[in-house]
Amino acid sequence: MSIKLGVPSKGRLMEKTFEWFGSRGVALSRTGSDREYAGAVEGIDGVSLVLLSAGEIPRELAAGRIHLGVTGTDLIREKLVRWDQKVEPLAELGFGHADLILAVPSAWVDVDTLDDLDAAAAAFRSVHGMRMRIATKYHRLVRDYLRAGGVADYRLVDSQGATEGTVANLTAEAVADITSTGETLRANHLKVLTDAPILRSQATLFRSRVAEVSAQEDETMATLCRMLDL
Ligand SMILES: Nc1ncnc2c1ncn2[C@@H]1O[C@H](COP(=O)(O)OP(=O)(O)OP(=O)(O)O)[C@@H](O)[C@H]1O
Ligand SMILES: O=P(O)(O)OC[C@H]1O[C@H](OP(=O)(O)OP(=O)(O)O)[C@H](O)[C@@H]1O
Repeated sequence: MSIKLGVPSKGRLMEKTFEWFGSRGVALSRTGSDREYAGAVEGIDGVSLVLLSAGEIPRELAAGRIHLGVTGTDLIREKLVRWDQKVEPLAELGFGHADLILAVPSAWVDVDTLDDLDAAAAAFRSVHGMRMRIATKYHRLVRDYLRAGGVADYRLVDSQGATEGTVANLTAEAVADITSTGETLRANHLKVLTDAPILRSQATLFRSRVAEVSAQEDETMATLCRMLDL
């Protein structure tokens, strides 16, 4: 059997992950046609590549179906309850930086901080007779953050993509989403609250704490960790 390494199957996250491993002597590649999700590992024996959606890597690590996985810290913390009991971060990879933030319409001139948002939420409820809606796919992280910040008068609306568009579409009053350049927020006339972000995320290599490892796999893992300077 081999050590299973889960890596994002497409886009910049996949390319940068391949570069990161490649520069350490572990060559990862996709094999077959452009659309076939098969991969190869060269430079070390006993490691197999599993190409997965970045969003599924946390669950695969927590189920022990892969031994190692690269994904964003945001996805690990959102998708795994008590994440630190299930996975161990081995290395921050220095790319895929993004902040999980709360943003409101730029036209809300009185709202710049979480305290302002709390006041606006209470006012919104008394004027509109319903709770202010915050669109996000990060339900757990946003709830925990707002609870800690003392904001209670809101309702989360699920948005799995194009979240910044929900305000113009009148399905939410505010959003909580990942941003890196801030361009998507600006283009959608939204501004970030000035408080610290909900989470600063980057691509990280995680080890499953639950995946079973044979003696031979344990040796392979040690060799791999040496090659990766871990
Ligand atoms: N604009 C961005 N800049 C940098 N990193 C980003 C950006 N948007 C998302 N990310 C990061 O990339 C990772 C993957 O995000 P995403 O949610 O798009 O993956 P996914 O759910 O696997 O996508 P898909 O379902 O399309 O395969 C996350 O950790 C996220 O923080
Ligand atoms: O700050 P920026 O550099 O503008 O990047 C932020 C955008 O990138 C991500 O979206 P993605 O492209 O992954 O699509 P999604 O909306 O489907 O999640 C994120 O959800 C933001 O929408």
